[in-house]
Amino acid sequence: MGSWTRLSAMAVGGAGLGSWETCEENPEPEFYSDDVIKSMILMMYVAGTDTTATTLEWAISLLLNHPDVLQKTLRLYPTVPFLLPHFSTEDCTVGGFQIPIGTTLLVNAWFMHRDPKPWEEPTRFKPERFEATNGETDGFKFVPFGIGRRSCLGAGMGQRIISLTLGAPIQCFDWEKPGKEMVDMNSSGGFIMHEAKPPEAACSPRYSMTTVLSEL
Ligand code: HEM
Repeated sequence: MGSWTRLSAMAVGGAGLGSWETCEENPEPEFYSDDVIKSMILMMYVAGTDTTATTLEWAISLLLNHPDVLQKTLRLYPTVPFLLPHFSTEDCTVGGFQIPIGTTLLVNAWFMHRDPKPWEEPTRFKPERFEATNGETDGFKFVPFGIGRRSCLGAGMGQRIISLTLGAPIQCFDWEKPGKEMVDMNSSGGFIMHEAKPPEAACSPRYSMTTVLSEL
């Protein structure tokens, strides 16, 4: 495979900022104008907040529909379904296809995660699938954070935020759907895949946690 560069930071900053490797490519301080610094900070916020919050939203909905299970969200609902656009900086071959220089390539992670060839019963919510892999990428079939040198640099942080943010409310409260209907799991279109209708939930403090909660 040839070398790739990222388009998104250029779109964000409008300053021709390629991405994080810019620091190595441009060690001169003059390169770091206010626009370049602002676009780098903005990129961290854009990449790090909506992705994590949206994954949490999907996980909470799955928990409400399946109170006994807690995983699988990133396979069924990858929040960046086409990853980020990649751009070929030289002629190369991807999966047997000849890609000319200057081509924009999108990776359909949503489809890969529901492809019946590598996944048995792809749409079934079966968290035990990941027991053997310890939640890792399992080759190239599970790529919610992309893969390789341009994959998500906040993957570890994102997963820790999700575990912590989900863990505390689950430990302290009992959760249930307000009615009998299943939570609507339809998604909106868009670069970040949100839920079409945000979930509603009712919670009450667990008896064993009332002392802890009353001291907060
Ligand atoms: C659940 C949360 C998150 C998800 C699902 C997610 C997903 C992704 C995906 C799919 C990509 C593109 C990979 C590719 O195209 O190959 C990406 C890139 C990136 N992510 Fe995340 N992300 C998350 C959290 C975060 C956090 C917390 C940060 C920073 C604190 C972050 C920073 C970045 C950056 C800077 C890039 C661009 C990397 C590059 O261009 O080399 N992400 N993320």
